This record gives sequence, C-alpha cells and structure tokens, in this order.
Amino acid sequence: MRTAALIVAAGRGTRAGGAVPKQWRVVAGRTVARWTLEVFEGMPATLVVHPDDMDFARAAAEGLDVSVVAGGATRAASVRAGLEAMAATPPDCVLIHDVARPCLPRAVLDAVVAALGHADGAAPALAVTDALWTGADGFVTGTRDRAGLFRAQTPQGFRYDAILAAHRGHAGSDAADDVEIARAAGLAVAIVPGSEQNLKITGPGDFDRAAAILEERHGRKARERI
Ligand SMILES: Nc1ccn([C@@H]2O[C@H](COP(=O)(O)OP(=O)(O)OP(=O)(O)O)[C@@H](O)[C@H]2O)c(=O)n1
Ligand SMILES: C[C@](O)(CO)[C@H](O)COP(=O)(O)O
Repeated sequence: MRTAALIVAAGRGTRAGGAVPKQWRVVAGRTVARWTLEVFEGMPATLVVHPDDMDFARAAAEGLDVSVVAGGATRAASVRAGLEAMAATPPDCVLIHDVARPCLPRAVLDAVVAALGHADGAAPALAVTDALWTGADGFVTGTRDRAGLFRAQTPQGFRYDAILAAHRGHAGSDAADDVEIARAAGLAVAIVPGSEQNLKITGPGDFDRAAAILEERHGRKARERI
C-alpha cells in the first residue's frame, strides 16, 4: 500500500505570534516544519504552504522527498490543493497532518497506517477526561457530558481516492478537520490512540512544551544541529 503524507503549513500562526509564522520558528535546533517533515521520512510528502513562504519551505524540505505546493485561505482549501497536486501520481493512502504538530510520535503515525488496512479512514484522538463547562463573562454557565467525546489530532489518514472525492464534493471551506469532510461523504473513520505529546503548537507557550519533548526524545544533539 503506497502511502504519502500531506503536510498542511499554509497558515499564518496568528495566535502564536512572533516575527515569522510558527511553522518556520526554530525549536530545539530545527524549524517546526523540519521536525514535522522528518517524522514522515521514508514516504513521499507534499508540503502545502502560503505563497509567501516558498523559501522557508524549500529550506525545511532540503534533502527530503518533499514536493511544495501553494495552499489556500482555509485549512480545508489547503488540504484540497495538496490532494489535487497528488492526483498525477496518486497514492493508495494519504496521511493529512498539521505542520504545527512536530512532536508526533512515530508509533501514532504507524497506528493510523495500520488502521487503514481495515478502514477507509483513521485518525488519532484522546478521550476527554476533564469535566466540561460552558462559560461566559468569566463564569460557568453550564456543564456538559463528556461521555463519548474525543480530542482530535492528526495525521488523519484516508484512502486517497475517497478523501479526494469527499473534498471535491464538500461545500464550504470551514470544516474543523478532514474527518468532518470524510464523514459528510459517508466514510467510516476508525479512532486510534493519540498522544499528549502530539500537541498542536497554537499559542506562545506551546513552543517551550514542544522543545522539551523534542530535546528529551532526540537528546541535546538536536540543539547542536542549527
Ligand atoms: N489557510 C490555512 C490555515 C491553516 N493551515 C494549517 O492547518 C494547521 C492547523 O491550523 P492552525 O493551528 O490554526 O494554524 P494557523 O491557521 O497558522 O494558526 P492561527 O489560527 O493562529 O493563525 C496548521 O498546520 C496550519 O499551517 C493551512 O495549511 N492553511
Ligand atoms: C485539525 C485539528 O488539528 C484537529 O484537532 C484542528 O481542528 C485544527 O484546528 P485549528 O483551529 O485549525 O488549529
């Protein structure tokens, strides 16, 4: 089964702040994007970036089997652009992953690939273990049942032809993730165990969390590779 990665990296990282978008920031000696691409080494990857970021992208992809394409105004539009770019040499399966998740454990990636042996889609998630509230103006306004709720992660894997058709047939571009688009097209999506290490760098405080994980996993040598 030929599997390819589609790494979405066309966002602007507004919530994270900084002089450059978060995916181009250096963490533990490499850019966020480089760390993410290295998790997928061994399979062809399509890196979807903002048109202004082509130089950053080429630097991050150096020496790797990576094609760089321009993304769109939303995450879903960027995924669609990456899927369409793959159509000339379509893989059997595609793993759609946020570049902002550089600490993805390889075991989680492997679990998604394994699950695609018996499902049209598979994605990692963590069951909600905290109580859930609604709130407004700094006060609790209600509580919600956590039963059956999961925190979705990426990579979200699919049979390529199925997810391409789902994106082509999906109206609108504000889907929260590709599982939402897949399910709207009738695809069954298996849940595989996610990891607390597989955080999405979103706010300023997430860079230190990611650095601690990467340095612990790769040792201090990671910092000496700048
Ligand atoms: N038009 C977009 C928007 C987002 N993404 C990607 O989708 C992933 C998840 O999005 P998010 O964490 O929200 O990243 P940003 O949109 O960059 O962050 P922000 O909302 O803070 O600007 C990221 O890897 C981001 O690069 C993308 O490829 N194209
Ligand atoms: C795709 C995702 O990472 C699954 O949890 C999440 O929906 C991305 O959300 P964002 O607001 O685009 O960061």
